[in-house]
Amino acid sequence: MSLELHNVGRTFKGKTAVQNISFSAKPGEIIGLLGTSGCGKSTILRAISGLDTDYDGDISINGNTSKEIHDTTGFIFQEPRLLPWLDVLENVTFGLKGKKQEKEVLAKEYIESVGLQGNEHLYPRELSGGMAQRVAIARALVTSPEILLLDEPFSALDAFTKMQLQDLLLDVWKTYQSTIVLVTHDIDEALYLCDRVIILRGQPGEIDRDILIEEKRPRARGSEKMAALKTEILESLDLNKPSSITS
Ligand SMILES: Nc1ncnc2c1ncn2[C@@H]1O[C@H](COP(=O)(O)OP(=O)(O)OP(=O)(O)O)[C@@H](O)[C@H]1O
Repeated sequence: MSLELHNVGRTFKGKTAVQNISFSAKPGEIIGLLGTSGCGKSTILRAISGLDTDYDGDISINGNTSKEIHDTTGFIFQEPRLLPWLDVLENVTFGLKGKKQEKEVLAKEYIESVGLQGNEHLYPRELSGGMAQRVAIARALVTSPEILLLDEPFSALDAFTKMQLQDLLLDVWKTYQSTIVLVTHDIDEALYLCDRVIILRGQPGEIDRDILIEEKRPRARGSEKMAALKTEILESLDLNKPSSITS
């Protein structure tokens, strides 16, 4: 499903948070939004999802520019936001319409696709952070969203679990072919996962650069090419300077 933002801006109580945001995503493309804290990344995701409709400009999802919650989008947050009184299966079926048995068959397919088969009847308190985030991914995917919006989905996880879930995301993306917009602070993550990385800067946040990552997947983490792109991104964020702190 295609996505297009044209001159999107958002002002909160007279203060502009983001402005002049224009970019498009082709069906199945993975777009990264990268930028320092407060430049408006989450604000843009909320506008795309329709959770926030008070933005300026146009957002078109497959040609539809209406400002409403889009059921063609799925959202994954930094924390899993599972319902503690429901088990894994019930968390994934929650919000689905239809007969109980059909919902459960569908949910089990997605629970399996995130590697949690056999854990359907565990409660959120019985899950590790990585398992809980896998449930959140299954819950977002079960509605077959054509656009998946991820807001720093792996930033609360340890380094190993983070890498596992990045690979899992690529696996499910290959299977379900959603268009993905990923907000992240992690340059390595953006370079590993994305087809394009959009760099936002300033307050109000604006697009500074739109970098195409042409490297074929699977990508080698930390390859020379990736290191060169990382340096380029750090420089464009003014973060590649020697520290001025002396010992
Ligand atoms: N509901 C709101 N009411 C008022 N101001 C808001 C609201 N939501 C966001 N803002 C402001 O908009 C700006 C951008 O916030 P946003 O959360 O989108 O940034 P971000 O780039 O996602 O930040 P971070 O990387 O720290 O999560 C900030 O100055 C923030 O204070």
